[in-house]
Amino acid sequence: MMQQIYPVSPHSYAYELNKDFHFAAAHYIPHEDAGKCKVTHGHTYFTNITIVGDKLDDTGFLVNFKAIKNLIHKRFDHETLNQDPAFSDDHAELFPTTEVVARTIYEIIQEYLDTLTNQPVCLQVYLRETPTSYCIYRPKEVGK
Ligand SMILES: Nc1nc2c(c(=O)[nH]1)N=C([C@H](O)[C@H](O)COP(=O)(O)OP(=O)(O)OP(=O)(O)O)CN2
Ligand SMILES: [Zn+2]
Repeated sequence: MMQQIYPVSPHSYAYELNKDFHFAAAHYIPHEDAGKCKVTHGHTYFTNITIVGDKLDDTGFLVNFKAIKNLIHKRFDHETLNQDPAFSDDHAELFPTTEVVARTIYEIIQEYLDTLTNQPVCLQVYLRETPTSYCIYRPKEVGK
């Protein structure tokens, strides 16, 4: 596993947790301008999730690392992203591009974090699609 520090916007939360994991998935980009990416192909996606907060839960966790990985890995690993209800071939905002997958991972994780009493917040999702291509999604209202 890579051991690396990723760029994170400055924030004033007391705790910052980062979780790295991989998942393998197929996708295609359903647009004529996508070139070879129109054809179904696969990636081993690498993800780094950054979660921040000021309070720990009863176990002394900001959030359980395992829960964060499971939310995404169980759903997307060895799947075709275009078939997941989070994505659609009908709207560019929902095509499974690196940008949209990163945003979707954020949405799934933040929805879970919103159920926790200590109210952690997902600050960013770093998603690497290939050795030379990655996207960082940061929700605009967080870290201000
Ligand atoms: N802004 C985006 N551009 C591209 C995306 C994307 O999701 N967002 N996706 C692709 C392709 O799906 C492909 O998976 C990645 O493309 P690319 O980085 O060009 O991959 P290569 O290995 O061919 O790149 P090298 O420059 O040869 O390393 C395309 N664009
Ligand atoms: Zn691709």
